[in-house]
Amino acid sequence: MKVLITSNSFSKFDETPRQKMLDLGWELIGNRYKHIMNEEEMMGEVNEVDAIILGSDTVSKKVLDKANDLQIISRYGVGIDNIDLETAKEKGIEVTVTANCNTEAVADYAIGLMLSTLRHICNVDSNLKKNTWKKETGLDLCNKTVGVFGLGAIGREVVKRLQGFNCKILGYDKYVDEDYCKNENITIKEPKEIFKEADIITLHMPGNVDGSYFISKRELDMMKSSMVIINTARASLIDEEAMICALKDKRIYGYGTDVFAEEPLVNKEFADLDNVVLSPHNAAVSVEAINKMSHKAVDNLIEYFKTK
Ligand SMILES: NC(=O)c1ccc[n+]([C@@H]2O[C@H](COP(=O)([O-])OP(=O)(O)OC[C@H]3O[C@@H](n4cnc5c(N)ncnc54)[C@H](O)[C@@H]3O)[C@@H](O)[C@H]2O)c1
Ligand SMILES: O=C(O)[C@H](O)COP(=O)(O)O
Repeated sequence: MKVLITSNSFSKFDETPRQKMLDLGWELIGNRYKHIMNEEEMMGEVNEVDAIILGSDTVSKKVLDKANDLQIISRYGVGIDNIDLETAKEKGIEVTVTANCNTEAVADYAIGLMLSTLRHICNVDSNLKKNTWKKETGLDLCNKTVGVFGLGAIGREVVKRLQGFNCKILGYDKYVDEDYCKNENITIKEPKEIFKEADIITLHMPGNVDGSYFISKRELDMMKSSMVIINTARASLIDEEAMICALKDKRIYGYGTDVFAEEPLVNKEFADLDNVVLSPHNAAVSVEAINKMSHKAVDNLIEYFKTK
């Protein structure tokens, strides 16, 4: 068994997951590149590989066509928009995720980005580090109306936290669980209504893979000028160019984001804006989440090969 590990944080704080595979006699090959691999690099690594423990690197059709021995992709994380699922299915390649392992880490982080964006915490911090004592007035989170898009694992943890801030929750999910929403006092609404009514929007649904945007200029134009948008989901949900225009024109109040259209690159125009908080796809990487994801990614492989 040959396993390609592309994620750099896998087994970083706990050797057990890596050791479990070594004890089984599996050969482990790592990401020599120490960055998100491009298609060519992935194509060069997947030959004779039986399994991949996959980070954010893209597994395209071309990559899968080179991976003749590949049986399973164990995604170290939950987003699978970086995998050509159709081709994987055609080739009978199993895809698993580390469900519920980074849920709390990302929910905490979404609230952190929300507070930082509303209260300009990153701006005042960087000013003070340059010896500039400058107060910046912001907006409260408590008592606000928050639109939560995607009421799955992370969305639900975010809802729990927002309830502690006495927020009114408007919710949207493509496969909505009405009982859950009723129990949690979440008002289910169509996206358009939420765009108009909410003070804050936070995204917790999968990324779009068809090139369409969930939020583009049309949606941004519907929002209050005091709107704060938080994105710890995927950049493909938002038209970045339209977002930058809206932020420049102060059409909305702020944007806190962990995700970008061309990771690891960041659109340079963001850097000139003081109403954004930028984070390098960092929401999932708490020590606790890394440990849970590392164990689960390996257990998913072991479970799969047990049945073979
Ligand atoms: N920034 C990060 O590091 C980070 C970490 C983990 C997850 N994520 C992103 O967050 C997303 C959510 O993660 P999760 O663990 O909560 O996943 P999940 O599968 O538990 O929840 C996703 C929810 O979105 C809903 N949904 C699916 N398609 C939708 C659509 N078109 N419109 C509205 N809702 C839709 C589903 O019904 C589900 O309830 C992931 O897909 C991933 O892209 C990012
Ligand atoms: O989908 C996820 O779980 C997160 O985006 C974290 O994974 P990544 O940083 O490896 O993309």
